[in-house]
Amino acid sequence: MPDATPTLLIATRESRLALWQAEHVRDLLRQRLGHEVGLLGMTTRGDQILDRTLSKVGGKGLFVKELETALEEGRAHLAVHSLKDVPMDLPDGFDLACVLEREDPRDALVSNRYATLAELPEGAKVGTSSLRRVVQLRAMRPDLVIEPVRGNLDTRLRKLDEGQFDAIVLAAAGLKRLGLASRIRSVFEAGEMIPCAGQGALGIEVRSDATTLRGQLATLTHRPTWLAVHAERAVSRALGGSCSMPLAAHAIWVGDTLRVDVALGDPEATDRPLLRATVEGGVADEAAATALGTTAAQRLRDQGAAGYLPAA
Ligand SMILES: NCc1[nH]cc(CCC(=O)O)c1CC(=O)O
Repeated sequence: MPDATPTLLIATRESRLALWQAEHVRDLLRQRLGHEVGLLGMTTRGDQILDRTLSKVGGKGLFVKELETALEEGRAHLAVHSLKDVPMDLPDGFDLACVLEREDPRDALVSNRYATLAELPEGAKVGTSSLRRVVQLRAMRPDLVIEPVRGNLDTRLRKLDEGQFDAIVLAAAGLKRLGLASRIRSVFEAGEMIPCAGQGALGIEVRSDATTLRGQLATLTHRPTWLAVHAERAVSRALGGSCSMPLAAHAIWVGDTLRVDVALGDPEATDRPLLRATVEGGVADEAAATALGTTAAQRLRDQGAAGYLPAA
């Protein structure tokens, strides 16, 4: 007898974090929408080159393309992503159907010897491959020696434990999701080390023509997170950005007002100041969120952002 409930398949990367996220969405779809759900694990180009300099091979969408192909070919129905790895503009035929309530968006300091950034001795070696973290760390502690650390979360922690670094900086959300919160020695306040657009949020992508599924997923969206990430992503879009740029954009609700903090640095030129701006406003819909993000980007342009960006 044919199965009456169609099984939904989730395309996911196979890192421990990606699988956690896909399983989390699978459980939600079962509980809240009553679906039968399975996972389709995949390797993306981003996973294959994790050991190399992602930002130098053009990071845009490296972790999502294969998943989109699976949707296109009907091998899966939805793809779950860390929103910060999702390009600002999805290819034609795909939509972000849902954004779940954000986990802690902040960055965390992980170290076996030092509890805070301030405690790190002069010239300490800090691992991060994010240009956004590099420029903000340098603004706070120009003496630190910042070096790349690649690989998935477990690999990075192993490199720290082997003594290759005095500390590393990672997203708190990923550590918490994997039950590694005890590794966090301190978190950076979001106004001090501004997170990347979409950090800590999960996005669900579907084919634009999957109208029924889109409607169902939309009911799972956490509206305050949805509006905040629209503002953040508008900042990146306005500056031609991806998560591989030295650009930070974080939106936070202060009562009924959305506050957007942004920063842009130049990782090559240490003599250039970190540019920062904050804008805030009432935001009732996506258009208003996008407009607020675009204004924040303009504040950076007013301070000379163009000189910091690679020539288009
Ligand atoms: N760029 C990699 C990446 N993509 C998503 C997360 C985990 C946290 C999140 O969902 O923002 C991480 C790890 C990190 O930046 O430390």
